[in-house]
Amino acid sequence: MTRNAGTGQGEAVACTGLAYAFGETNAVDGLELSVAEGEVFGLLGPNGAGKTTAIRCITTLLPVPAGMVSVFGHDAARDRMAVRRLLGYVPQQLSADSGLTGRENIALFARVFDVPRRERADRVGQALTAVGLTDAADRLAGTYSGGMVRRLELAQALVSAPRLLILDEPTIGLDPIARTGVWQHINAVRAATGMTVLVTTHYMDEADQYCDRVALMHRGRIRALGTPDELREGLGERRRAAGAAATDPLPTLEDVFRDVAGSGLDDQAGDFRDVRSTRRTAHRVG
Ligand SMILES: Nc1ncnc2c1ncn2[C@@H]1O[C@H](COP(=O)(O)OP(=O)(O)OP(=O)(O)O)[C@@H](O)[C@H]1O
Repeated sequence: MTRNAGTGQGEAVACTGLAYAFGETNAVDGLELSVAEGEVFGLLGPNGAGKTTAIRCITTLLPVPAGMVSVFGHDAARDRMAVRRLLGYVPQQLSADSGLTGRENIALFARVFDVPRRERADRVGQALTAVGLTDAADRLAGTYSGGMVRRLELAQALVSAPRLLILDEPTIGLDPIARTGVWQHINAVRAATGMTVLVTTHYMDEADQYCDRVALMHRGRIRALGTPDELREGLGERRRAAGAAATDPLPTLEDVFRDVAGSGLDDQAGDFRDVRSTRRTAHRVG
């Protein structure tokens, strides 16, 4: 476990009044978000909360029709290339080519992200080492396990040495050992480089264990924000004020989110570990 909140000085990501609609659906609805340089920040929430849409605005893959997004002080609407140069992005969808080797996949990203030609081979080798894929580097990605594919995608995002790594559901559908492996590699790179990490996840236990701060997003907005301990203790206090026994166990993060989102959580999304997640991954690595 690594917890080094805000080891840098500045703000890595700032969203102010960010709004994005698909037709009548307000996917992101006045989002206020501030991620400190050097922290691991978890954006949590049920299916349809607006996490992916917000992430796509931050990565400049979607425009910013209302409000403002900045990444290390660069306006995502006006200075898209400056923002793109600073970040690595691991999307939910498959981004590795099964017909290329691991090394070739990473080399492709090195070219796309303009890593200088003379540095490419070294940087690809470093990225393979960082995710523990050196031995499998020259095998086709199509032969990799789900966990290896995810680590390959992580290496693709790391090859440009980003200051900000954005991961959309990095461990979805993986078994617990593979999930731990992905996080160990993320944390090792972060410890070595001071990179900021913004991650979306449905897994409350991961958010609790690996994130310095978490925000619960529901219906396009942040509904709760703090360290996992602060959020749990806050709900514990509210429950005690409402008559719960002091000896009651501390609430879980999932309790906090059910408390914040209320009944709408069940209506809209079922459980946090919605089956849809697993299906997406089956498609992704299949
Ligand atoms: N391309 C699209 N066209 C129309 N509606 C969309 C599109 N993408 C997302 N939406 C809608 O916008 C809302 C927010 O979706 P988004 O994918 O951002 O949520 P999310 O929190 O990332 O959910 P998930 O955990 O399922 O990925 C949802 O109501 C979704 O149906």
